Formats: sequence, structure tokens, C-alpha cells
Amino acid sequence: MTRITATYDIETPSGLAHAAAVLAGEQSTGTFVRLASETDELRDRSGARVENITQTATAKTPSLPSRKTGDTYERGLVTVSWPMGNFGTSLPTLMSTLAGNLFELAELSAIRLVDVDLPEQFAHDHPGPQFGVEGTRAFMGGHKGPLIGTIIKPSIGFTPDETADLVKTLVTAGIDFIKDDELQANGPDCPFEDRLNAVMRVINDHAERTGKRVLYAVNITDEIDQMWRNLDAMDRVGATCAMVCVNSVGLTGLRAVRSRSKALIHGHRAGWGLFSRSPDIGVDFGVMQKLWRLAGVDHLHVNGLANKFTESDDVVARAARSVQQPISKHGGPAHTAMPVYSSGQTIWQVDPARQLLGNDDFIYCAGGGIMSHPSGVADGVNSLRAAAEAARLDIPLEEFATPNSPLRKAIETFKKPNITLSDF
Ligand SMILES: O=C(O)[C@H](O)COP(=O)(O)O
Ligand SMILES: [Mg+2]
Repeated sequence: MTRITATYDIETPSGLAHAAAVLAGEQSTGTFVRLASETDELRDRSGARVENITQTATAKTPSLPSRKTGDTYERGLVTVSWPMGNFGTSLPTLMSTLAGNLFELAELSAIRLVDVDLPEQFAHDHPGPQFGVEGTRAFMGGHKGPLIGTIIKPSIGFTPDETADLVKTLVTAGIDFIKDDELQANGPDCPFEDRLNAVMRVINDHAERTGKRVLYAVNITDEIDQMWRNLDAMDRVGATCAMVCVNSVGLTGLRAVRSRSKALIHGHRAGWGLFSRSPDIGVDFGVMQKLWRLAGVDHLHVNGLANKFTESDDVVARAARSVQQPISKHGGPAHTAMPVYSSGQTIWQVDPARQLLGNDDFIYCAGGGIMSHPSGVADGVNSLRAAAEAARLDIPLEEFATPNSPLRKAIETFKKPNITLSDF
């Protein structure tokens, strides 16, 4: 029987071998005592198996509080496998198994899920992105190069008409992609449908006049039945991109959107720090992004280089590359998605963001980096377009920027960040 394999970084006062066995037991056939009904045959059939243990460190103090303590804490990488018969390819049960009770086990003073190796069957049984990069470009009328985008800022506070006014400035200036902020969904001060209709009038009008269909990722995040109504409303006005906050709606909510959507799904990962920030507990992005892609995101946020958050540039680079890799190394549909760089992005990070991927199949979103341009939002868009062009031509920004141009003003406004990527 095919098995699913996951690797954890654990720390324990009980010895790595014992802790790994407790973990495997709790997450499959076992409990805190051996039951007579847990026969050897049942264990052989359904038990999780410890495949490998590699000790990496020891410490005198625990990384996380626990009711079980000891004199020495061993740290190491533990690989565990499960038979597919336990949960098939169900994503919710995969989560309960790989990322369930084990985070609370008293034998573990640190536990982080760092990798999962999914059998090919997962790639066959789940829809994956409906459109991906090619579909995204097709929705726009055959766009080439990276998508230069922005986030409506202020994130919250605009009425539908004020949002549409800003969108008008953005599309006229030549933006490719606009998204709602995750805080803006369907509040009484800016109702979803009013905002959608007002913005789509601008986008549709621009498309009719120029042939360029700007993507508007409208934030549909809500209860499942409301998200479905939101999709219907999008359909009525020809909207082509639905933003979903994947942590807020969960895998099942995302999958429910995928089952009804005729539009692109733009996955925002707001809340990700809760799962990822501590090295001692949580889940690596490389694991979660596979599940979000299987459930159907076409675009997925990966943070940005020199971002306003805490992740290092190496972590961001790994995340960006991961969504362009096949779901399963054993085969099946690759289900690749478009990485979305966003968080504190300005003219400075476009070039390295492109270089680290080695392709143009990404979305680059700058909210403050466009909206705060000293000579206005339109020049903010122009400066970023120029930065993307400089990146394409492989010319440093300082050299490419003509005097008094929007790019030159952006160079003078935004401090050049220090980007530290270990592989180039
Ligand atoms: O939702 C997002 O991606 C963020 O709000 C990014 O905004 P910023 O570009 O102003 O950091
Ligand atoms: Mg935001």
C-alpha cells in the first residue's frame, strides 16, 4: 500500500526514538495506553511507521512549555509514514493526521512539520488550479511578462465609489492587477456587490476601449453560501478573479469555492505567521502550499523580499519557488500556481523577485509602494512598470531612470533595501 511520508523537526526530554514512537502511535492506531484491540495485525495495517530519525542538537532547556520535563532535550528530524488506507486523499483528514493532536503531545517540547511527500494519487484526486499561469494570461487578453499589481490602500475606509475612482486612476496608468486588501470584504460601509459593480464598470469600460482586461481580485472571503453568492455576483459583471483568505476559510472553504468558481482564485495567506513564525512549532510553507494548490488556488501569496514582516529572504525565495514545483515528485498533474509577492514591496524588489524564479510567471503587488509615490498614484504605477522593464532588460534601476521620471522619484523616495539571498 502506498504511504504518505512527513518529516518533523522535534525536540523531546524523552529520547528521540520514544518521542517519535509516541507521535506515530497518537496519530494512527495508538493512544496513551496499549489496548487489547490494537492487535499486531491492526498495527501492521493501519499504524504510522517511524522511517528515520536524525539527531541534530541537544539542549538543557525546553523550547516550549510542557508538563513533561527532563534534564536533556534531544532535537532531531523524524520521518513518519502513514498508509493511504487511513484517510485516502482527503485534505481535511490529512491535516488532522499530519498537523493534529501531535502539536500538543507532552513528550514534545518542539514540533514543526517541515515536509510532506504526497503520493501521485493526491494530484489526480484534487482539482488543483483551474487556470494557473496560462489561464491568468488568457483572462487578460494574452498578457506577457510578470503582472504588476497593487492593493487598494487605505485597506479599509473607502466607499465603493471611492474604490472605483482609485481603480480608474490605476487602470489608466497601466496597472495589470488590483486586489482588495484582506480586511475589505463585505462590511456595511463598503458592501461587496456595490464595490464589485462599481469597480467592474471601470475595468470593463477600460477593456472595451483598450483591449486590456485588468484583473481585479475581489475579496469574496466569507461563509460558504455567501462566497457562492459572491461568485454569482462576479459572474453577472464579468469579474475574473476571486480573492480568498485561505486561512480564514480553511481548505474545505477553499475547495467549495473551487467547485463553483468560473474565475481565477487568488489565495491570500493572511494569518500565516501563526503557523510559521516560531521555529519550534508550526508548519513550513512548503507543506501548506501543496494543500492550497490541490484545493484550487491559481495564485498564492508568498510574502516578498525585504518585506515588512519577519521572514528572511531565503524563506521567501523558497516559498516563491515552491508553488512552481509539481505537487508530487512521483507524477500526476503538476498543479503549479503563480507566486504573488506582496508585503512592503517597492521598485527595488522586482528584479531579484524575477531572478530568483528565473521566469516571469509571477504577480508583483505593491500597495504602499505605489500609493505613496510623491507625485501620486499614477506615477507610482509608472515607476513600478519602469522598474519591471529595467529588470527585463537587466539594467540597474539607477542607470535606467531618466531625470525627473517617476522611477527616479521613487528611487529618491524608497530606501534601497538590503536583500540577502544565499544562492545568488
Ligand atoms: O494584502 C497585502 O498583500 C498587503 O496589504 C500588502 O500591502 P503593502 O504593499 O502596502 O505592504
Ligand atoms: Mg493586506
